Amino acid sequence: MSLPDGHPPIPAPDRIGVLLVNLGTPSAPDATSVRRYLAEFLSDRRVVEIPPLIWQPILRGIILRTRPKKSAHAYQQVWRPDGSPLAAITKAQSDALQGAFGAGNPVDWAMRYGTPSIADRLAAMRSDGAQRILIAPLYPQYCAATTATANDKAFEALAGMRWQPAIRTLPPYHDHPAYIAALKASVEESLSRLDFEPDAIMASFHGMPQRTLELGDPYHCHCRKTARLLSEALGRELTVTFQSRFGRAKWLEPATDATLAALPGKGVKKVAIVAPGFSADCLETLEELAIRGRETFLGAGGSQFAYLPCLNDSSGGIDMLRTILSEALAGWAQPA
Ligand SMILES: C=CC1=C(C)c2cc3[nH]c(cc4nc(cc5[nH]c(cc1n2)c(C)c5CCC(=O)O)C(CCC(=O)O)=C4C)c(C)c3C=C
Ligand SMILES: [Fe+2]
Ligand SMILES: [Fe+2]
Repeated sequence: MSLPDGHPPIPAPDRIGVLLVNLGTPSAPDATSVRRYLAEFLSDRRVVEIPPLIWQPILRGIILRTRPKKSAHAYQQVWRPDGSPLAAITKAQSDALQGAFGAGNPVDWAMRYGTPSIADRLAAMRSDGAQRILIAPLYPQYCAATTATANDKAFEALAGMRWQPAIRTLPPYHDHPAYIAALKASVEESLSRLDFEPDAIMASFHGMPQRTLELGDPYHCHCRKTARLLSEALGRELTVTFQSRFGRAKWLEPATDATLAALPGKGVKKVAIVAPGFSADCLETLEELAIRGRETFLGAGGSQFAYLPCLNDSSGGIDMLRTILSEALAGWAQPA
């Protein structure tokens, strides 16, 4: 049957899309690109909850004049031939999951800040015929500054669509048995490759302002629960810390850097550190933990330090994503 004159083409029916979303990263490791990225990121009111009239002059007048050069230097130390680790790994995860939810059902990836944007990738999926889309912010622990803002951005894009796809969002998976099992296997595999037995294993999560916990954000509880379950699965104690403090407010404690500096004085000379809250290695793990964390620990009298990688696109990490995404697609798509 042909369409009446002037009728727009009807998208091919019934595809089910999965859009992996991560935080975002500069397009290049130089101060100009980092400034553009930080301006967008740090203007998000879900991230910095200070009224814009007060915050924007501080951001534009101080932070964006000083931080981009320092951060660009940090990015240069971890940049890969295929770009920023966060973007390259998220793309690899998306590629590895292609076809996992049924032939013809697309898996794609987007970033909350910068490119590829959530709006672009959602529009592309929609015009390729996806009438049902799972938005999957890849944050195991729910946080308004990460999960909620990714979903906000997706719904902002939907607000401009006449014919919206049906939408689901991926719930937090901080206590999902498949996630804990994948972390356990990954940590054990990484530990088995070390040429030393660590005195302590640290689990470092990205920090948040303490105030967000008091306001009811479940992030802190989710991190603690992940750490407890992982510790039980490993059958050994984990030292839980929070990293990447930003600004002057009080952040969640104990801080990763202060803990690394204090442990050797308490007789802990060999340490392994894992970052279970990051689904992909990025600046915060590869530079802040693996480079600067090592310097801090060894400089304080530690003798051995190991950074254990994130799940990334390892086979265990991809199997875990396939499981939790399939569950979120229940009734929509059967696993391939
Ligand atoms: C995993 C969860 C994350 C939470 C929670 C989070 C909160 C948060 N972050 C900042 C400030 C910065 N974070 C930066 C980088 C960064 N943060 C996360 C994840 C979480 N952030 C990731 C994955 C990354 C890495 C990006 C990359 O390109 O590799 C940065 C930028 C780098 C820098 O200049 O140091 C800032 C700034 C705040 C303020 C915040 C919560 C309030
Ligand atoms: Fe961050
Ligand atoms: Fe950092």
